[in-house]
Amino acid sequence: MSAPRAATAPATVLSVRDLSVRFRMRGGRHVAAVTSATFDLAAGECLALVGESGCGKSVLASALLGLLPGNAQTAGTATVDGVELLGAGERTLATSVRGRRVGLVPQSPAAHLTPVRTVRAHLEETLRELAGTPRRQVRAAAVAAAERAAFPADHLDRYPHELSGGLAQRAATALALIGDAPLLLADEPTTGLDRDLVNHTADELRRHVRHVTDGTAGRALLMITHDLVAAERIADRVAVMYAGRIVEISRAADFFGGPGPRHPYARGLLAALPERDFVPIPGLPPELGDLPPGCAFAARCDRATDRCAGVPDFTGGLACHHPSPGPVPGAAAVRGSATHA
Ligand SMILES: Nc1ncnc2c1ncn2[C@@H]1O[C@H](COP(=O)(O)OP(=O)(O)OP(=O)(O)O)[C@@H](O)[C@H]1O
Ligand code: NI
Repeated sequence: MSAPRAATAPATVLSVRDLSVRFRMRGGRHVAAVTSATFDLAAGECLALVGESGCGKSVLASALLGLLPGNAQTAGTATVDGVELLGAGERTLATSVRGRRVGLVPQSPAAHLTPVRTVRAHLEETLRELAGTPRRQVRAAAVAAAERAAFPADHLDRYPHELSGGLAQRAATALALIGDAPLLLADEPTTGLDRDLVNHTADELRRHVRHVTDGTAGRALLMITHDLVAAERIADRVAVMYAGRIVEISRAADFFGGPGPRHPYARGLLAALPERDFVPIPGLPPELGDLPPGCAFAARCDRATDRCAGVPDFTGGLACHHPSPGPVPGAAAVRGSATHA
């Protein structure tokens, strides 16, 4: 069943402008982990952030959570629900950002949970902390919180090591949902899971984004992954990151459908999939501590010319001097109605 089209555009939950993160290293060197990232994310929307290992995805997520290490320098802005995240003090981050405005679905849920405490204890503590649930209601609230993430009530008294990967994921998701944060951030939520569980986890996350219980448009989800199959299953839009920069943001229907992405790197990522051409992109990404001038992908790109000696601007969702032709105007609306039907 397709969702009815909203009469008004859904509210912007996350707004990132020119976000850059550099790490200061010994000897005056620096690592440009994220450079000039700009994107918005609306309620009810899932954006998949994809790209090869080490391209800066997790650093971007850490910046949004205020969890960067001490040697990080940031520039730009990132607001969630009206609160500026960059430069926010630890107190603001602790009392009004983490868990309350940004819920984190962690990369390895089992490691994120405290080994000596049961799932019930985790849920009850988070309920008291984030939701201020009174003591006599906390037991019932924990059961309800577990149910929300399809975590079985008869496993509530288990310890993290007694959970399967899928159940640990659900426990972590239940915790991430407790603060009713408008933005959910999931960093590699499907790593290490088999394909069935990947699909299941993706569908569950999707449900938490779309879930319309009170007439609101739901949450926004930023899902970091290098699993394009999971991204296709869940995302409304796809942002492709290369060497610290977002090089293309497109509608998932365009990215995975007919015209495909326009940036040669994004096209290469898709072509490398075993389900597609199974042809890897030649070469390796550059070191973020030693980026070439100009387009960082030029050395691996079969479309590169002299123009690529200059960094391409990010305009219209694309940063490339020689993109492939875009989708045919007018065809988008037809294709769009078929997504997530
Ligand atoms: N504290 C730090 N000091 C210096 N460099 C760092 C620090 N943390 C991360 N980096 C560097 O920043 C770059 C981006 O790392 P990041 O973890 O964001 O990659 P990623 O895209 O999430 O990769 P993966 O898919 O493997 O998780 C890497 O080159 C990494 O070495
Ligand atoms: Ni990462």
